[in-house]
Amino acid sequence: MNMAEQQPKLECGHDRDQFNTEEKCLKCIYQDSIKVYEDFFTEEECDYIVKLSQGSFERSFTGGDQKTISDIRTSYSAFFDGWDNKRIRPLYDRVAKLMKINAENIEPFQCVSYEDFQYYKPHLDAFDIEGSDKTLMHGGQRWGTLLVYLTDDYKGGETYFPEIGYKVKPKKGKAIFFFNLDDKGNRHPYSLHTGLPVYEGKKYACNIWLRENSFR
Ligand SMILES: O=C(O)CCC(=O)C(=O)O
Ligand SMILES: [Fe+2]
Repeated sequence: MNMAEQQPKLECGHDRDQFNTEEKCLKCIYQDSIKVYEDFFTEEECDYIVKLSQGSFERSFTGGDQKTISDIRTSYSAFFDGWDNKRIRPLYDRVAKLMKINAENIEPFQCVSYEDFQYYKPHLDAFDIEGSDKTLMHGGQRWGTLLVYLTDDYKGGETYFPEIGYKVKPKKGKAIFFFNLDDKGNRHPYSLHTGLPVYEGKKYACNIWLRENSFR
């Protein structure tokens, strides 16, 4: 009997021998750790965030300094704090409760919009420690990302994780959560993700980044 017969394939279809783990391959473990929360924000909450962000949108930045404009990211972004807004503050508290963290460790929400084939190419949300000293000094790493879809009346615009082959179809109010760091605190390669181009209509989503330390 050869090894392949002795060792049945893993449920996920991968070869057991290919990986060092007994149970599952690392990719599958990571895929399992992308959590999906339906109706995390209500329709009214989604609409309110979109309304509140109008007028603050500017071309999205990238890079450790978060000041670089490049064709990696052609979308528009609006940072809106809302910490003192009585309709927004409960959303920070909802995130904190779900993630079992202090609300102070959440970055100000960032609303992003895409239309006319705008996209965000594959990237990691955690900062490259090279050249991010200032950014990291204020709040530490972005260890986790919660992304909430605020609209769904457009075509394209899925969030795709190329390393694990996992695609999320946006739905208004739905949130996805994923870890950005591995056990050693390094940027996790499987957290690589992309906002695919929107080719009809306009997409709005809200980035909620979770920091190691207080951001306030
Ligand atoms: O729009 C998306 O689906 C992803 C957005 C994203 O990854 C980001 O803004 O960091
Ligand atoms: Fe991202």
